[in-house]
Amino acid sequence: MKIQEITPFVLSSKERGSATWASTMIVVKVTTSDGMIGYGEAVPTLRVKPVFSAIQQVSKGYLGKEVERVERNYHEWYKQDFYLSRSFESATATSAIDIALWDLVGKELGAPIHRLLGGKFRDHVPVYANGWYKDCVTPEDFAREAKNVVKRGYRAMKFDPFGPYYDWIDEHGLRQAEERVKAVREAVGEEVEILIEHHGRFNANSAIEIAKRLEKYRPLFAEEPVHHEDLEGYRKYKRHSNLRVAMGERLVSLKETLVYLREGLVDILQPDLTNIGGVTVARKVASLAEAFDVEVAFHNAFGSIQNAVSIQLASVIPNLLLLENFYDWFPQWKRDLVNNGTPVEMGRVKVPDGPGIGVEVNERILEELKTDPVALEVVEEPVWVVGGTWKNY
Ligand SMILES: O=C(O)C(=O)C[C@H](O)[C@H](O)CO
Ligand SMILES: [Mg+2]
Repeated sequence: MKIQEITPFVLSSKERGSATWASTMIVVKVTTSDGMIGYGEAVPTLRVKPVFSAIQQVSKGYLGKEVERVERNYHEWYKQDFYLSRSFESATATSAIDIALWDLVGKELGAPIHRLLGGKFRDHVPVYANGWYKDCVTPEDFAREAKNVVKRGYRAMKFDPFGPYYDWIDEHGLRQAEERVKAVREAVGEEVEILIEHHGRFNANSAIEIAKRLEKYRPLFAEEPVHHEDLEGYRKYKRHSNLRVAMGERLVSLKETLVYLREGLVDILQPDLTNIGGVTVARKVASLAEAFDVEVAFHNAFGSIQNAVSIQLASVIPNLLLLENFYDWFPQWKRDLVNNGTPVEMGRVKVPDGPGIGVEVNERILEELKTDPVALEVVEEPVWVVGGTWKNY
């Protein structure tokens, strides 16, 4: 089959997500010469307009190519796009098209992606909750919502307890963060995993101080304790902290990933299929992590197509730790966008056996929700924050 048409869609609705970044989806629809349709998803955040136009440009490198030559198509674009490894927009556009091609190959062969990759290692994928702490500020807020997460059957949850602190955190900020983490630990008990999100925003000295304060609450990992590209900061943090490091959501290639693995800077790798290079590269990255005895917890923070394809790959790799999940905190329209959805039961998701990404996109809702790509306003609370958690500082 040939790639005949590649169409980007920006989806949003009145019902917003738990954060600005979570209130939009960028969907890629690939139509073949045989009339088959495959779907992928790209990263929105503050880049809706540039990603939309990147998809239009990257598509020129894929039109007319054989759908089934997925890896070759990726490398053909890599050859064309001089800056792919330096351009997040190009990386996410390429990733979204790659996911749609895997969806198409699965549909053509009547097989889910997990079968194309050698079969399920697990029938259910364990997940952790994110997005659950919107508008939480006091320790009591966090404890109350954490209890609700456990009531839904989750056995692991992630949250960012640091409010508007950035780069440097003082004693007041440390104490506030500790009170929130303590309240969550006391609310959920000793056997539920708590994961501390730093959103890659502290210098190493502050991140080390945070680790010393939070260690007694036994977090499963410290996510992005320092800035993504701060290799010296990661080296220093690993020398002085006892917490496991999770990172990887901003990686855009296999080679970039090797740097963190080779130096032992990461304990749990969190590649994101919608920017690391789709299924094609995420699979390689997971195998590379396996060689370094590093577990994988795919970053999965955007929409229901990313969620579906991440579940497919998470079901296949032996070194999966957990899959991030916003499903129960999606705006309803994201769940409605895919038929036969992927509900979370008792902290895990049953792996779909439908062809390709395993779920069907509801074309009517796709058409209803599509909107023009616009430049987002920049406000005090950045797009990457779970909404309402920077109040009252
Ligand atoms: O889900 C996570 O781990 C995040 O860090 C969410 C980020 O804020 C989001 O991906 C920013 O685009
Ligand atoms: Mg994160």
